[in-house]
Amino acid sequence: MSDRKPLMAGNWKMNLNHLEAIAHVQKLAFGLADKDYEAVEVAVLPPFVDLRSVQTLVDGDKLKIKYGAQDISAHDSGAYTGEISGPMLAKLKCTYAVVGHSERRQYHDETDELCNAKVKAAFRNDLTPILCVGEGLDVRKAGNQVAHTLAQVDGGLKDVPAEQAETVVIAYEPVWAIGTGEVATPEDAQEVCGAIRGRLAELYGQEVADKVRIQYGGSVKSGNVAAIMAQPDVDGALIGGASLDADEFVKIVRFRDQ
Ligand SMILES: O=C(CO)COP(=O)(O)O
Repeated sequence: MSDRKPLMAGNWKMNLNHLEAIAHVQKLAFGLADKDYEAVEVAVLPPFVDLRSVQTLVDGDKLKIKYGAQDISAHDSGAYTGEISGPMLAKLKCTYAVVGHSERRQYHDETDELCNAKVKAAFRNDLTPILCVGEGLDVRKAGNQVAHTLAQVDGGLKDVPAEQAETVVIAYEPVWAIGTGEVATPEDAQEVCGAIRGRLAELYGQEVADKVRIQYGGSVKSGNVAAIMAQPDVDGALIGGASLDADEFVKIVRFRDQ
């Protein structure tokens, strides 16, 4: 058995302004306060413009909730209009930076090569990358989900040394299950998450592979999270839509109570 701490992370995507963010995090803090939830790590991934507000609240009230950004520039500074750098996120005491979310791969043409540069930018700035991988519907229909996803893992982690790789979070998010209500079965999730761990073992050895947290993402809700979390290689969830409802997100975090 592993001692990997489950990570439940809410990806707000392009929702909630900085005032709404404060109210939302306060609700989460209230919902998680009466019990010791140290056994589960909770994180929120708000839009960039909310991060300062979230930081102030988390710092001021000493909340155990962690936070991070939904993207990170591959560069640390310079003439890159509209980009947000690793040093800026580190200064805001972010823990995480999402890299290669399927929406960025799809709408912003992010390649594995760029994701690899972003993973390295995160590590360079003491941030933990949450590297998102996963296949689209065509690939799934052709039965190539494992090969496709492992190629993204290889590309995203190219030349990343073992001492960094063991701290990465990998989020397996089948694109056909994102925001569609279509959930991968627990067995579908385990098939690919298990294969990801197997590839990490090939690349870095079993000891490193056993430390890496692998999340599932795609239409996770309080009603399906427990079955997904029961899979041996699923160590958490990356939650989109359901993370915008504070009560629902709290229920997801408390999946062990169900
Ligand atoms: O993309 C996701 C999280 O990053 C999943 O989104 P949904 O939970 O809305 O399907």
